[in-house]
Amino acid sequence: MALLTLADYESTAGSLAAWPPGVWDFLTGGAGTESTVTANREAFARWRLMPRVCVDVSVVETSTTVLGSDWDLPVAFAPTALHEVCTRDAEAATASAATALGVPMVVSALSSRTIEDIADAAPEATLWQQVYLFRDRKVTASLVQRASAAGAQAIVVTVDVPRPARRLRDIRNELRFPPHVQARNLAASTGRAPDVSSPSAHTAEAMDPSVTWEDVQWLTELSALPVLVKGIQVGQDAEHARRAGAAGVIVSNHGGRQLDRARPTLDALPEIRTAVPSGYPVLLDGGVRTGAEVMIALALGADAVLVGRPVLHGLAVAGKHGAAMVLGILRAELTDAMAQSGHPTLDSVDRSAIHPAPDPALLSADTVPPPAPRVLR
Ligand SMILES: Cc1cc2nc3c(=O)[nH]c(=O)nc-3n(C[C@H](O)[C@H](O)[C@H](O)COP(=O)(O)O)c2cc1C
Ligand SMILES: CCCCCCC(=O)C(=O)O
Repeated sequence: MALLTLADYESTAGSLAAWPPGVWDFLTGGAGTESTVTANREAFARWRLMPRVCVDVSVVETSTTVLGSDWDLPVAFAPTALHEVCTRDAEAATASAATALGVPMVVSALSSRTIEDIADAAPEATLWQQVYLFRDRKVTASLVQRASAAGAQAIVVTVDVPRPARRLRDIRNELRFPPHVQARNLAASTGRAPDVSSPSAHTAEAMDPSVTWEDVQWLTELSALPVLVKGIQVGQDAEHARRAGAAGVIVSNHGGRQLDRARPTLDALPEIRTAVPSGYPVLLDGGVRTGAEVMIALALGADAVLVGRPVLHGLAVAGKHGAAMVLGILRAELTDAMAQSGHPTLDSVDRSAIHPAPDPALLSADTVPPPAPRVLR
């Protein structure tokens, strides 16, 4: 079967026989009932595009500029841990794919390769380094310093992991990663290989539940690199991040993997966009799976989006080629959606480009109001 959509890649990746026990569930799953994983996707279904016609779309330009750097698409690779579980070349493969598509890759603090090895493998890649405010701040500072030396162009600090989430699939599966899967990037900053065989145990040990905006401010002053705060879900927190010195925010609920019942990121986006000054970078992740959905996120105020799980599906199906194909599909879909809706460039994609879809609940037969009772005279 031809793989034409990100959903095709997901189903093909899910049917691979090579997954170690529990690992597919780890990639796919979320916290608690996984209501937020589902809600992130459903939020996109509540919007429709408003096509304009008789606009010259003979040339469609998907490029954009974020934090002063040019991207070929308004899409980046979200930070996701341990790409070694998907493909032998791990993050070296991902960085090659990002380079081929002209988009940035956010390297996880828990990547299976060091930032130095990733930069060596893909010298043209635009790399951002994701960090946590670990209990041991020296580890955070070391990751920032090494990323800067390796040529990373920004730091992303993830602030939505105060403690391990209740990921029921992982608990039921008693998830343990195989021993060859290692968080080498982190190990290079701690000086010893952290035990990541149990994600939950590692998170409890390493993450600091006492993080406040003062710690974020400390991070923004640590290096000359711009810092984006990932995990922002309400407008006031976006403003806190900006005041702490962040160069931008990423609207994210960690792909529904931390707080079950958190609202979908797309629903949070307009509030966050209006809480910060115009021109302040606002990125979004969570559930983006088609080019039309990239447009919807941009219309609601995002400067760009990030994709998480689909990149892992591409890596698992066909290594670096698979990750590049996933992004290539998003590029083809976005180009088509822009052309079909009369938007030759991304500048014109604003709130007028979309329309709320009718609420399916209001259309269902059960909810059609009964006729008014006849008045008997
Ligand atoms: C397997 C997996 C590992 C992840 N690891 C990290 C991580 O190391 N750091 C981080 O900030 N976010 C991590 N995330 C969250 C992603 O960066 C992103 O917020 C989320 O995947 C976006 O949703 P999507 O998968 O629906 O695109 C991870 C997500 C998944 C699925
Ligand atoms: C300790 C290795 C697993 C990291 C878990 C990362 C993850 O699942 C997430 O951030 O989500």
